[in-house]
Order: sequence, then structure tokens, then C-alpha cells
Amino acid sequence: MSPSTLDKSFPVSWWELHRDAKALAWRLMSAQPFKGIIAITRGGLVPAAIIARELEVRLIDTLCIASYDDRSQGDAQVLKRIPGDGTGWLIVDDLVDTGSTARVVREMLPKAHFATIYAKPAGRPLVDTFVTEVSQDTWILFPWDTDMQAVPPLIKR
Ligand SMILES: O=P(O)(O)OC[C@H]1O[C@H](OP(=O)(O)OP(=O)(O)O)[C@H](O)[C@@H]1O
Ligand SMILES: Nc1nc2[nH]cnc2c(=O)[nH]1
Ligand SMILES: [Mg+2]
Repeated sequence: MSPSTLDKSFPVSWWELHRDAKALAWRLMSAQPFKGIIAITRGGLVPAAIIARELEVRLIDTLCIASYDDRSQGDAQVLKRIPGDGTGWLIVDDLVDTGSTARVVREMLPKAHFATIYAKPAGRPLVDTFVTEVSQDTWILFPWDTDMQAVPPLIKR
């Protein structure tokens, strides 16, 4: 979806992110045990830290992939890989949108359990566990990308 058609936004505060990541940890309890967590950088880093704390996982690695420049999607660039097929590992990302990042990850680590906090419909079938579905025409705003700012009142004088 092109950036201009992403007309809705779904802002997530630090508190909401923490709550939703803990909800994901609850859902993952039945898929345990995991050898460790692989965080998909960079968006998966904070969710992975929260889930690692809840599930008492201390072995954490990263799979480094970049595909978006602001809201414009490019080809997924794999900057750092993980050896093996992912058996016994939990992969954590913040969200799936089109699913193209998840597709690359799944190809590299087909045996891992893939979890995200948020999922849009196009990417949803690629994820094993997620918490909240968000519509395809919505841009999710994470707390690490946003700041509080003043807004004008509804009635202007
Ligand atoms: O399902 P897709 O359409 O592939 O989109 C989802 C991916 O996009 C974002 O990463 P991004 O490439 O923006 O890098 P970042 O994690 O460093 O922000 C997000 O963290 C997911 O990894
Ligand atoms: N922050 C953010 N990054 C994304 N990458 C792909 N989709 C999204 C989204 O909705 N929000
Ligand atoms: Mg990412």
C-alpha cells in the first residue's frame, strides 16, 4: 500500500506497548519452551525485551532486516543472518504489514515460532501468534518514533 493511502493512524503509547507485549507473552506461554528469542531489528527489539523478561528467556539474538524508509517500502535488506533453521527459537517483531519481511524471515528460519504484537490482514497468515489486528490502511505509530506535542483546540478564535 502506498504511503498516501495509509490515511488512518494508530498511535501506541509506551504503556499500551508494554501491556500488548505482555499480552503476547501470555499467548506464547503454551508454545514454550524456547531455546531463545530472535528479535527482528529494529522494531522487534523492545517487544523482545519485554517478552524475554516475562518468559525468563536470557538468550537473545538479532536478525537484522530493513525494508522501510519512513513509510516507503523498498526491498528487504538482510544485514545480519542467523545460522540454522530456527528450530526451538521464538522470533519477535513489532508487526506484520504486507508480510514481505516475515516472508524473508520464514524462508531463512522455517522451523521457528513467529510472533508479532500487531498484524495487518495481508501479513496475518505468516504469523504464528499475534495480539491485535489493525486494518491495512492504518499506519501504526510506535512510542520510539513519536513525541508529545501541542495541538490546537477544535474551535479556533
Ligand atoms: O510486513 P512488512 O510490510 O514487511 O512490514 C513490517 C516490517 O516493517 C517494519 O520494519 P522496518 O523495515 O521499517 O525497519 P525497522 O524495524 O528498523 O523500523 C516493522 O518493524 C516490520 O519489521
Ligand atoms: N511504524 C510502522 N512501521 C511499519 N512498517 C510497516 N508497516 C508499519 C506501520 O504500520 N507502522
Ligand atoms: Mg522491522
